[in-house]
Amino acid sequence: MKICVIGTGYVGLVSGVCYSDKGNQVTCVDIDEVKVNHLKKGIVPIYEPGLKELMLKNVKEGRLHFTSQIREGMEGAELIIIAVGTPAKENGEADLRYIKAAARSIGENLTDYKVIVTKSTVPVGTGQIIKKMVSDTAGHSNFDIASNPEFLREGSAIQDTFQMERAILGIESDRAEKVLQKLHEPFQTKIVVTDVETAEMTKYAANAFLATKISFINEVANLCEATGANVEKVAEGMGYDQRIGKAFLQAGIGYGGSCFPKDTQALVKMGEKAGYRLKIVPAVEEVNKEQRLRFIEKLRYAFGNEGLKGKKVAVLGLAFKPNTDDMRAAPAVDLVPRLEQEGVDVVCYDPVATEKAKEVIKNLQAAATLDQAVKDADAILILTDWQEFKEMNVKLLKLEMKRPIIIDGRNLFDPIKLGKLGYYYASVGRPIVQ
Ligand SMILES: NC(=O)C1=CN([C@@H]2O[C@H](COP(=O)(O)OP(=O)(O)OC[C@H]3O[C@@H](n4cnc5c(N)ncnc54)[C@H](O)[C@@H]3O)[C@@H](O)[C@H]2O)C=CC1
Ligand SMILES: O=C(O)[C@H]1O[C@H](OP(=O)(O)OP(=O)(O)OC[C@H]2O[C@@H](n3ccc(=O)[nH]c3=O)[C@H](O)[C@@H]2O)[C@H](O)[C@@H](O)[C@@H]1O
Repeated sequence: MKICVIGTGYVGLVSGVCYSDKGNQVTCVDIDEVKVNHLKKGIVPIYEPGLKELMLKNVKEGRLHFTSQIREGMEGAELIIIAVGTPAKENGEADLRYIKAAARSIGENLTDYKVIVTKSTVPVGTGQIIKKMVSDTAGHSNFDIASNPEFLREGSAIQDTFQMERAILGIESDRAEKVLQKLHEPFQTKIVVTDVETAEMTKYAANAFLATKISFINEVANLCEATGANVEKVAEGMGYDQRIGKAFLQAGIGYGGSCFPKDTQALVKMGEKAGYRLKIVPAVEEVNKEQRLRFIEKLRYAFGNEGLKGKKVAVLGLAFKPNTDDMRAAPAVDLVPRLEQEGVDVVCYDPVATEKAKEVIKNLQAAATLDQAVKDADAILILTDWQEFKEMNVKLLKLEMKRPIIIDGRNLFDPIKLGKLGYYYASVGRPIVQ
């Protein structure tokens, strides 16, 4: 099948690469010419394991193309996939300006029948907005709209696509369903066929539910800290119950990233607009915001009367999660400037996200290696669960530091072991050892 993908962010690029790998002819279109030129030269703008290799393979074998000209991408395509960004507006609502611009340019170039499917996460009703804009601009309705929300995770995007657990096909016609069924055939996944509005809602409900699981376990963790229980064991004990499940019960510094924070906000706004006030999701957001700030208090507590001013703190991890360089809504974006305001000398280290972090954190002091970051540090603050941090030799590390204090936002270590090594170790939902 010939496919045109609009937008080469995470979703557009990963989908384009994976669909081409399944034998389709794919052209990815982006208005960002610099990005397109880079992609044409084989330069991938994001860090995502396995993506570059797979992209180069499909380009070489002639199935994957890049262009900044939508007309070129749409020519002969049976399916158009909209995968542009839907960031949050100032008030939390989803900003549909890129969606609308894409719909307009599709309309301007629509000469023959196509299925126009939205993969971007969009509020219920957006499919109908797209339909109207395309037909108004094209002057005809020789097309079908559809919704096929994306569920990939950054850091494991390729695997998540090839082994997708389900596909939601929100359709309005048999013809569109046929095209989307054909697209998903090689993935051998569970298919849920529904209307466009239900498909749009399913994506927000899934993300909000996952965010709820995280905030729920973080609240339990905070209660564990106040009562002396251990959240890791609580989560394990809960997780064996298949109705609850083990996934997404890892207590930590709270969720970040390009989607949970913006999608929970957008869902609340969707409720307001529809005249239904959501109650759980705002609480999930509140817990998440507070969770980050607790780590400043944990540091303050570790230094007692001495206070934070003048202390050197090594922040380990900038990206919002491992195996990505995405800095969108990463805890570090909030915490590094706040610590600096308190007079802390903050030195950061991340295996891949430093360059992107410099774009969003002013005057970021970045070390080139983990060793450099922790040298003479009064404390370490762990924000991302990179493998490199899990494998740190804490015994040797202690010799490099000025003081053996670790505040761990990801529960990477066994408190008993760190206590025995002479550390002050405060993690999440587990007793402090010293
Ligand atoms: N990042 C992720 O892991 C996931 C994202 N999503 C959703 O997918 C959508 C896209 O997300 P990302 O890929 O992260 O977005 P992004 O913001 O990283 O990339 C969007 C791309 O679209 C391009 N673009 C904007 N307007 C355009 C137009 N009119 N024509 C052509 N290109 C245009 C931009 O230049 C940019 O390269 C969002 O709605 C997001 O919520 C869904 C699942 C996972
Ligand atoms: O809509 C999206 O963009 C995507 O959002 C998330 O994917 P992603 O944000 O890439 O990463 P996750 O693995 O879900 O992690 C999100 C955040 O939650 C945190 N998290 C995750 C799991 C957990 O148990 N505890 C926890 O704190 C992570 O550290 C991270 O900050 C969803 O998992 C994807 O299904 C969805 O497609």
